[in-house]
Amino acid sequence: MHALNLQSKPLTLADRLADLAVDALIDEADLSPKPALVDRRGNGAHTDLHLGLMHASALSLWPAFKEMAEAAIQFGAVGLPLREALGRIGREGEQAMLATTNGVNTHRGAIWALGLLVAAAALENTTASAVSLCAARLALLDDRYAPRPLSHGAQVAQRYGARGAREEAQLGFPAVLQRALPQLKRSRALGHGEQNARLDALLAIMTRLADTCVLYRAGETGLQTMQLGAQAVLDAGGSASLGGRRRLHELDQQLIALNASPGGAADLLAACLFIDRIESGAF
Ligand SMILES: CC(C)(COP(=O)(O)OP(=O)(O)OC[C@H]1O[C@@H](n2cnc3c(N)ncnc32)[C@H](O[C@H]2O[C@H](COP(=O)(O)OP(=O)(O)OP(=O)(O)O)[C@@H](O)[C@H]2O)[C@@H]1O)[C@@H](O)C(=O)NCCC(=O)NCCS
Ligand SMILES: Nc1ncnc2[nH]cnc12
Repeated sequence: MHALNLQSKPLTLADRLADLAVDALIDEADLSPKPALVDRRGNGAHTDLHLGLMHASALSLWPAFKEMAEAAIQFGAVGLPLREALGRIGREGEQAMLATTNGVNTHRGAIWALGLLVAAAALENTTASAVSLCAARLALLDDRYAPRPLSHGAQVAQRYGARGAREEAQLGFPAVLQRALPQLKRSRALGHGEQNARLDALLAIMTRLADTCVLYRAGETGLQTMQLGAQAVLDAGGSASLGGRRRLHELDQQLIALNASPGGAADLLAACLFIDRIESGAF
């Protein structure tokens, strides 16, 4: 069942893509146990976030995702007019999110990643590679109206050289295409169950991602702990195995102790779930 649409009139493509994006965010938030992230068990490394807020934030973004899909359909091709329309809608979506969460940043990175992917999918792309390539072409265009704040990501880029969310999109979401989706499919094929397969996909992202949220909060020690710890869970058999679960619990404790929240990895898991559903035709 979809998050918002209860009306009986036929859904447009933009409605369905917005539903899928919001569903992906809610599925990501609900997935448990995620290391140091907000989930059904608690708030992970966060003091200002909780599951209800993540759900409310996801729902507040539905109109922005729908408008992004409509803009893509209207412009009909990748180009600066569409890129700048997406930037404007994304910034307005961010304001709606902040109004809902009382100023807490819940889904900034997700608006970026899913916004680009929704627009790419609306341009009649149905395979994972076509959607991600199209999203990358959009991300490579420079939005002349984008403000250049000294964001956490920008500060981390200065300090460590990590280019974070922008580069991930410009490269066509390698964390999703090369790691999360293949792991999701592998774990499903092994019969590990959907929740474990999604956890394994998140861990696969965490093994390599330069998550600027982790770098900002916990520096290179935090990032190394995240990457090595995620690899150790997968090496021990993944989330469906007893050894993997033990290592997952250890990783959760270690990241919380370091105040390291892999918020960027969480956004990319939502991106993975979105692309997976587009590819399966289940919308
Ligand atoms: C291009 C933008 C994404 C801006 O990027 P930039 O790096 O400059 O900005 P940040 O504000 O730091 O946001 C980037 C968010 O992206 C997520 N992320 C981090 N690393 C990666 C990565 N390697 N790959 C992909 N995604 C990544 C992450 O989002 C999650 O963490 C958020 C919490 O982060 P933060 O605010 O730092 O929170 P805390 O540490 O908790 O802060 P305190 O409250 O404790 O102080 C959470 O929201 C998750 O979503 C990064 O935060 C883009 O935003 C942009 O340009 N937007 C303009 C509008 C636009 O063009 N839109 C296009 C529409 S399609
Ligand atoms: N589940 C989650 N916990 C904390 N930050 C996040 N950003 C996106 N999803 C998140």
